[in-house]
Amino acid sequence: MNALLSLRDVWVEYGEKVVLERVNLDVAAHSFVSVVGPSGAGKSSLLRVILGQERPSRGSIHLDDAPLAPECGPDRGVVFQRYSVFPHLSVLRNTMLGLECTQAPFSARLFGSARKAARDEAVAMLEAVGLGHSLDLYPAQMSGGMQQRLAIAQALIKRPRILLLDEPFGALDPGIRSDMHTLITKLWKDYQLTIIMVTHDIREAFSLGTRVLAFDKRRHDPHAPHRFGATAVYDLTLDKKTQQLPPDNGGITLDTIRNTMEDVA
Ligand SMILES: Nc1ncnc2c1ncn2[C@@H]1O[C@H](COP(=O)(O)OP(=O)(O)OP(=O)(O)O)[C@@H](O)[C@H]1O
Repeated sequence: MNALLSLRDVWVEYGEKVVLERVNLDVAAHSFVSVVGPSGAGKSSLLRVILGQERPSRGSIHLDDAPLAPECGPDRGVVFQRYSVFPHLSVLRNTMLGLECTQAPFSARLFGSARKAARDEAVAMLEAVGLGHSLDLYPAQMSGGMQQRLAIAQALIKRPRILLLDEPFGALDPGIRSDMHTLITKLWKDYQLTIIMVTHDIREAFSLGTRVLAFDKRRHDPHAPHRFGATAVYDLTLDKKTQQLPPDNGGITLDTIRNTMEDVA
């Protein structure tokens, strides 16, 4: 595989607590990787080290064959479940800010033709996420679904090489969630995105992803639960044409993951 992102023998440890161990992963460009696993399995920790918010305790991460820059840059975009947008800025200003920070890192202000170009680009991106008529609204005036559309626009305006989604639709009602699934699938295709999405919803993982990774511990020490970390225990590439969706499920346990992976494989 010609990997866009490669993790080699990555470990994440907090003091004596091992959260992730021996994670080896190659992510191809334009893939949509869903990451599932029980609560506490280290899914968000995985996203944090890819994002550059934290450094792995061991191992290496390469993006486009170059070691990952230690700080989070415009090559990686992220959308969290909540609170990604700036409440004191309008929809348009929230979106333009990404371009202003990249093009004018000290002042975060653009002037003249550069400002007009940034405004036009932000308007086009907001139209792409369905917020073309909401440019002057503030986040408090918007629904949760609209705020997540804005968070996606904010992340995509910087044209990231890789887009990380941490439970992005987890707080939304089912109808809105389904609209967001349609939107993210369209954006993924239109912008040729590479996406890694953490989700607790196994159906969402399978319906959106081209590949599903399940994280869990391979080994347990009942006397010292912190001693071993999680890694990718299942790694399934999906054939979108023949794909069967798993039934709706409640919370994710290793059994639901195992059964689903075995049924769908
Ligand atoms: N800064 C930290 N210091 C110590 N322990 C941490 C720190 N950050 C995370 N952890 C621990 O690492 C483990 C994995 O956390 P993480 O949030 O990555 O799991 P998760 O799979 O995303 O969980 P969830 O599905 O509940 O969101 C948890 O036990 C958590 O308490």
